[in-house]
Amino acid sequence: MTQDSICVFCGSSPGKNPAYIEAARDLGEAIAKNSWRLVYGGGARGCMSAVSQSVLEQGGQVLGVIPKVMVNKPNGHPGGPAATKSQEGSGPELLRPEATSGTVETILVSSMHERKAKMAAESNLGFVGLPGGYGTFEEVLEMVTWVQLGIHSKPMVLLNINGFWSPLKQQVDLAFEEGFISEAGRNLIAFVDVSADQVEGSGQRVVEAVLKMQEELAKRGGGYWDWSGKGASGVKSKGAEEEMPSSEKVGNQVDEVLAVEVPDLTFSFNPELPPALQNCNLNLKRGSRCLLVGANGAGKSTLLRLLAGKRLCDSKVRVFGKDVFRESQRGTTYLGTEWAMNPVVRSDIVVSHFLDSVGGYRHKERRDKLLNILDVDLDWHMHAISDGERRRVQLCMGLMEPWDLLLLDEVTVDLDVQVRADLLEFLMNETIERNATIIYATHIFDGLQSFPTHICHMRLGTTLTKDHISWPPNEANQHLLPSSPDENLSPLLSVSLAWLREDRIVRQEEEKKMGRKRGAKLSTVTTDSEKFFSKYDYSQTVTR
Ligand SMILES: Nc1ncnc2c1ncn2[C@@H]1O[C@H](COP(=O)(O)OP(=O)(O)OP(=O)(O)O)[C@@H](O)[C@H]1O
Repeated sequence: MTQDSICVFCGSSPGKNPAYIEAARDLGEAIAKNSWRLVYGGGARGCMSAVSQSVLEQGGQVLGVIPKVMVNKPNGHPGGPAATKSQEGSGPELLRPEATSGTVETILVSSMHERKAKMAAESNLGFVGLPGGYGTFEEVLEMVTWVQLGIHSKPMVLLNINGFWSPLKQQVDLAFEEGFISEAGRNLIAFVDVSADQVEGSGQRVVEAVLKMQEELAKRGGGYWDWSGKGASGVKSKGAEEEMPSSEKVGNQVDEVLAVEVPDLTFSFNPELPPALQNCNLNLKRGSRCLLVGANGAGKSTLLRLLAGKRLCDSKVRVFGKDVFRESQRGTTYLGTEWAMNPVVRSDIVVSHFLDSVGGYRHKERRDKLLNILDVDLDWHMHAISDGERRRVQLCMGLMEPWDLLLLDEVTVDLDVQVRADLLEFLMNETIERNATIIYATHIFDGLQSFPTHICHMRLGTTLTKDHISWPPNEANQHLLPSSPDENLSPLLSVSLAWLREDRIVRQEEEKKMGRKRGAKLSTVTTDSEKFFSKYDYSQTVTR
């Protein structure tokens, strides 16, 4: 789901002046009223929670991006399976998404660098800085540096409450006077001056400053360097703007840009573990419907999550020509099973409010079509429906905004057969009518025979062919499929079953080389745990 998004950098402490929290709340209100999504550092205290809680109370959408190490004990932060809170900062404010009608999504990242890159990528509108400490200073200045370098062209607006940011303003002026910052560079930060006793309405002034600065930056025409990778040296030549192709020319080239490009991707969750993905290749044109086929643990979900930009990976992976992690992926929708685990979607929210809170009112026609296909009752309460019904709401929510790339990870598994068939028909039409692209990982092949245009076989973290296989198979790739199909099964199920049988044999051989074996272990030695549990076998006292 994509929505216009603004990133707010601020302290995870409340600060000494109550005006800081008040201003953060006023800004949150303005963000939600403008139907913008808030992207923030994911903290559950101080100014961070004030701005996010305020967006949520207005029924808005919040995305928190937080390094794993900062997510810990239960109480407040929505990052973990149970609510968890951030270790940083202190103060009385706690994030309580369950008490609001808004929605929170949290992305866990490995490092502060990843956090910053992700926050930047998710925020198409720009950045706002509220008072904060070193972390806030660093984030504000790096995002401004990126404008100067030409990495992005997004506004930075600082809410200057009681002169908090005035020393920075003076520093910028001094650097300009001393010849370190150019005249144009001097204007890369907009300051909105507010006195502590007149905070009300300052959020809307910030919103207006962001919009104004966007217009100014659009006239400015980029930064020092060309980061597109197209220029040989990367240095922007004089008059580079004039050399840029016109939008009509770009329009003609659109079909040449692949929807998905995965060249030799290798990825590890942890440097000490073997890679979860190794030498994966996948190239898909717009309009493709690609089925990922592979056993449990083959790497399908990992690949989909990387394509959704949920984890930092090799920067050669592209979706519509863009770096999946560092550049905003507007138009990509990822639907995975983990959504249903989020406590917010199991709280007492009425479905109609829930859908409107993520922009349902903006896509009324599509929303209504999906409500009919998925047979959803707008009066359902999210905490009082079945898993399959909750899944239908998720699908309606995820699909109502038009997407260019849809990444589906097993989310049709709990739908009844009729709803699943109608949904698949809807998805097929979307790819035909709108030239949209789908990658679908599933273990259920029933009714899928005519769905894919391509299939991709994954085994032990790798794709088995350099390129996907067209489906139904053509002469050129027939030899890549198992040779003796089972006539009793549909061709797709027959191919998949043969692949999975082969995969198991290969996997067993690989595991044998490493001295590992699944299934029952034959051993004559009694382990310590066996001895212990035979003495204290509580199952004997438990009523089953
Ligand atoms: N968070 C994680 N940390 C470490 N390893 C992981 C993590 N998540 C997955 N893996 C490993 O990565 C490999 C690929 O997992 P992945 O979830 O992508 O498989 P999959 O093909 O989607 O499986 P399934 O069909 O069961 O959903 C597995 O070996 C798994 O153990």
